[in-house]
Amino acid sequence: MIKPDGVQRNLVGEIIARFEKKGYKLAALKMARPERSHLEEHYADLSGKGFFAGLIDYMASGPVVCMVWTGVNVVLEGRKMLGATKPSESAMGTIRGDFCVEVGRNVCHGSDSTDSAEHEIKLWFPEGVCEWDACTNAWIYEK
Ligand SMILES: Nc1ncnc2c1ncn2[C@@H]1O[C@H](COP(=O)(O)OP(=O)(O)OP(=O)(O)O)[C@@H](O)[C@H]1O
Repeated sequence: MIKPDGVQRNLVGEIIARFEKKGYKLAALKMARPERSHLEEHYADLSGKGFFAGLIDYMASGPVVCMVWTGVNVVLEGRKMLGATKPSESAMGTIRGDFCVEVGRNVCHGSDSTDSAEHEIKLWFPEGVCEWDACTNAWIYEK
């Protein structure tokens, strides 16, 4: 997901391009202005944290761009592409390392496991995702 700061800072194309160029396949994409209750459900595991209210304010401050990307090891590798949660610890070359400064404005979210990806896909795309065959597959995967 591209968070409100990523949208406002015109990073949507840059972030999508990184995933496309890596070789992952886009399965769903939409811009959304979620209700606070939806964001509270998304971040339910952080509800006990002191920064929770600020996190929900931040996430509700503008539209987000939600995406589903598919590919071998996409959850693990996608998190590497995002970089560490705190931009001060994110390697240069990662999205957060290259484009942000503070943890509370870290421009993107990525599911941290396949289980949480499945849960989050249901939460953000109840209508389902798009099944399609990419003609580039044979150039990205051996078989
Ligand atoms: N100390 C903090 N102060 C302010 N915001 C924070 C802090 N820690 C985390 N956050 C915010 O909460 C989000 C979720 O934190 P979490 O620990 O789940 O990290 P993450 O899984 O890397 O992030 P995300 O779920 O956004 O991909 C962070 O991306 C960040 O926007």
